[in-house]
Amino acid sequence: MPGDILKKRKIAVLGSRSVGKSSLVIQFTENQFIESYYPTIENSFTKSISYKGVDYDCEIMDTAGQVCIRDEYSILNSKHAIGIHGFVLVYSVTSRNSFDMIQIIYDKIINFCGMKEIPCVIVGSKIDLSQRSSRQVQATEVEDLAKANRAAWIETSAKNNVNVAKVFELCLAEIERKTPTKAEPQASRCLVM
Ligand SMILES: Nc1nc2c(ncn2[C@@H]2O[C@H](COP(=O)(O)OP(=O)(O)OP(=O)(O)O)[C@@H](O)[C@H]2O)c(=O)[nH]1
Repeated sequence: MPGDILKKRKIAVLGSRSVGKSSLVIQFTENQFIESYYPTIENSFTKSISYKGVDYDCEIMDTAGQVCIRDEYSILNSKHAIGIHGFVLVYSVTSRNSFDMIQIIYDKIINFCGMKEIPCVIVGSKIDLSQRSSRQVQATEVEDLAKANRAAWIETSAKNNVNVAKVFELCLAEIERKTPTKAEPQASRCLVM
């Protein structure tokens, strides 16, 4: 049915290693939090999300953590950009380095796709740890970063299930907002040459 095709959305979750990308996605799709750390290679999850009365069939791609700022190729490959409707960029509020990576990853996606802007939510994870004076990134900083890149932002705790569903609602909102017409977003505007 053509209507079904229109509602499919593909979301990529990117960010530094160990910031909580898998935990965010697993809390959202499976309602559980895993305390142990298992580095991700690549994982795909599906979930229906109801947003503004419309059901979206979402595929959420959990990626391997980006390791090194100078390693151009560790940051992105075509799988993380082609056919993706929206991006969730995750840093940990307890890690300044992971926050610094966000602009780098954002710029990589923009360059890779040849677009001026992308539907994107910047996520500050692990706020349950920020009480213990281990916060390294303030909310005002991510607010400024999001404003500069015309992105949405939010702080979350996968552990306590705080704002987890909101991340994906915001991402759908960004996808709809940055889609110029009422037609299907052009998810494949990135071309492989
Ligand atoms: N306290 C707390 N710990 C968290 C939270 N989210 C994730 N963690 C922990 O942080 C560690 C890394 O979490 P992952 O979800 O595996 O991180 P990741 O970004 O997917 O890691 P890579 O696969 O290496 O990219 C794990 O030990 C998690 O239990 C959170 O909201 N609060």
